[in-house]
Amino acid sequence: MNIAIGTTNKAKTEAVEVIARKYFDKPIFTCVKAASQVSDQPMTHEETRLGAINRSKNAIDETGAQLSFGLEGGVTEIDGVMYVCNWGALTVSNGTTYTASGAQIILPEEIAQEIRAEKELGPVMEQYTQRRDIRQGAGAVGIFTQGLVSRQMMFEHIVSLLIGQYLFSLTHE
Ligand SMILES: O=P(O)(O)OP(=O)(O)OP(=O)(O)OC[C@H]1O[C@@H](n2cnc3c(O)ncnc32)[C@H](O)[C@@H]1O
Ligand SMILES: [Mg+2]
Repeated sequence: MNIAIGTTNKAKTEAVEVIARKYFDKPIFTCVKAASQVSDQPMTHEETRLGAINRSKNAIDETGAQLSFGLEGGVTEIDGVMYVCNWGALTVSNGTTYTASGAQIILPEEIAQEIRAEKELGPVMEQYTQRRDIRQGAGAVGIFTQGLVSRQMMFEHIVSLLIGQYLFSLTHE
């Protein structure tokens, strides 16, 4: 099974590979920097979800794979409180696209103010933690849960939700 992943971010590619290996026979993964066609810092659920969908569609177009995954992180606000949010999309070569959202967690106000000032969460997290490449490791979710839930773990859950929908469709068409 040829599987495309619309990113080279390790937290995302590892999440897809760990979960997909459980459900597909000898999967072959191709990672491509698929365009999200949304801003580098998605600011709503709608924008984050669209970024995931676009990545999955662009990745399958670029690779000709049988399945492709798009995973996108963003932020959203409720009553003036900012959350990091996460969305995933799985596109099948027949054109069907499944979507699912993942964990959301509150961002400290000092982080939120930086994002409202149009900075990207990735670099803001590096500044806040004085650690490099948080985005490919613990992630904001990992930092603010004291390591209990890493960004990869969070994306593994989304990938399971996507593959589950695909497997359900195979038995209920
Ligand atoms: O290479 P890609 O796939 O683009 O990976 P990315 O880390 O840039 O991730 P996204 O584009 O999906 O996320 C949009 C922005 O939000 C940041 N972001 C989202 N969730 C994050 C998290 O948990 N920790 C750190 N940065 C995060 C990310 O670094 C980007 O600056
Ligand atoms: Mg990005």
